[in-house]
Amino acid sequence: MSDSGIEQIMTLAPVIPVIVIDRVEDAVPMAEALVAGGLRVLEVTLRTPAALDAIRAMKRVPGAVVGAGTVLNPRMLKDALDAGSEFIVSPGLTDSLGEAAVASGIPFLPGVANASNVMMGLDMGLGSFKFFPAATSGGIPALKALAGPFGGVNFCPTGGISAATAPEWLALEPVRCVGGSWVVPAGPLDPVRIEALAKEAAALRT
Ligand SMILES: O=C(O)C(=O)C[C@H](O)[C@H](O)COP(=O)(O)O
Repeated sequence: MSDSGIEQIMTLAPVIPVIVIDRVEDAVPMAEALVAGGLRVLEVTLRTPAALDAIRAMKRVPGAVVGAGTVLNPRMLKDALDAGSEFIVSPGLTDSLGEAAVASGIPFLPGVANASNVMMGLDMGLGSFKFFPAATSGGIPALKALAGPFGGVNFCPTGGISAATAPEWLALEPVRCVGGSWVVPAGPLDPVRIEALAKEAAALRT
């Protein structure tokens, strides 16, 4: 099973901030605040027009490992690669995206919500998955049940996780990290608040 480095990225911090960025000017101060707080792995969702330029800008911040999220198809994968993304995350897994991502060799964290999704990923040679949407796909009992038949698979649960609930997820054996948007609240950029939230999240490792 080849993981193309995603497993190592998943161990760099207990929480991957899921970032929705509207203003490219915010990218560097946002990334600096997250890294200063101890969260080095940054997922910039390709949901906004500013996202690709934000990835380019954030990569200049020392210590930051910057990836693209919400990668839905091979065209978005190409955009993410062209912007210099160091890993990619998708909410689900399709043949077209999976094949293109594996062929590119980039560390890839596809979303799975059930056993069939995991089996499809394993067939592609993948071994690390985002469990999404974690809270509403059965929560911790569902992930525990999924982990049974898939020994050795790593998970990053994401979706509906907060600072309060993250420790329960991080305590599970196959969970390397969790993803969440709570570290970068919507609204005007507040680097002091982001750094404080990042520090709190970075301390969650069990
Ligand atoms: O955009 C994507 O690719 C996604 O898969 C969705 C995000 O990971 C979740 O929206 C984060 O969930 P919250 O922490 O509950 O806000």
